[in-house]
Amino acid sequence: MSRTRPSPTGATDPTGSTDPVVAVRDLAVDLGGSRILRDISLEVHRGEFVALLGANGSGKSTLVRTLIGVLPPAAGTVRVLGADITRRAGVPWQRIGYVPQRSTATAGVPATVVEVVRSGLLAAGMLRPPRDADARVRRALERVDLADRAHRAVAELSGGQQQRVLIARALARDPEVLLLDEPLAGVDAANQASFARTMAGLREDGVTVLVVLHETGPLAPLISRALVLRHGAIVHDGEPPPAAPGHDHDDHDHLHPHGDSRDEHWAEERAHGGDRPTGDRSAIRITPGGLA
Ligand SMILES: Nc1ncnc2c1ncn2[C@@H]1O[C@H](COP(=O)(O)OP(=O)(O)OP(=O)(O)O)[C@@H](O)[C@H]1O
Repeated sequence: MSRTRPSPTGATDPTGSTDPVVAVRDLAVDLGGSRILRDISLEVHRGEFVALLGANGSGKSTLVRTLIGVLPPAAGTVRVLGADITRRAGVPWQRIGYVPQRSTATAGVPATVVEVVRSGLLAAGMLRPPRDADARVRRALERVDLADRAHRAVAELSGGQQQRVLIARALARDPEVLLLDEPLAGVDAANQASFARTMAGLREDGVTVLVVLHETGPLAPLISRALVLRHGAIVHDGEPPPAAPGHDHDDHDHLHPHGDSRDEHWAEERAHGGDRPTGDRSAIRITPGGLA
């Protein structure tokens, strides 16, 4: 099943290419002897902001981990920024940012914020960070509103702040494509609002974003396209779900349990061919200053 679509912006990469940033063809992935992803074909173009939705266990993380070369395809091809992701040597890793799920990445890390962010600059095969490392780290921390915590131990920060440190680590590379796995999970309203501001800035800069979400929450106005997975296959590729009223309010705590979110219900409805729930996307706007 091919899902080819033109670039929404006609934007080119620094080499002048209009090739898709992500191009997946007939992908299958097996884990533990079971087929987890099947018949996945999709293209993501420069500047798109794509939400990857679906119920628990539908294969969202597996797809993202395949896109960054952690999991090998059982069938099909995966190209990111023009490179075959399975041929590790040829992949431009420094142009790809990845933010893993927080719980698996920061537990027990005895390092300062600066050290963690700086580690994002160590590309494969490189022992030393680039010359402008300090400036990049500073810029990345400013982008996630953590410049004032630079020399604190990561373990002393709140969960939501630790998540923002991981985002800064990915942003220190100035990536052209950023993949994030459930960045909103368990994050309070203030940290979600900060995260949404960071993402709005990236979208304005034309960074291509693919983000795994259980609910779109404060990111709803930024999302240009939704992919919905069900049992390892794409069952919807197109219009994102409507913004849920109340998710743009600072006092909304966003701590819905997994499997019970509004967008997950919407994703399930799409999978079954049901109608969209009503909602007013026009209630939230992107303004030059961020979210309104
Ligand atoms: N290492 C593994 N071995 C066997 N099965 C696995 C492995 N990792 C994941 N799975 C299975 O693959 C399926 C997809 O898991 P995945 O984590 O990609 O789903 P998900 O959509 O990201 O779920 P969640 O929303 O709960 O994070 C699940 O059924 C899971 O149990």
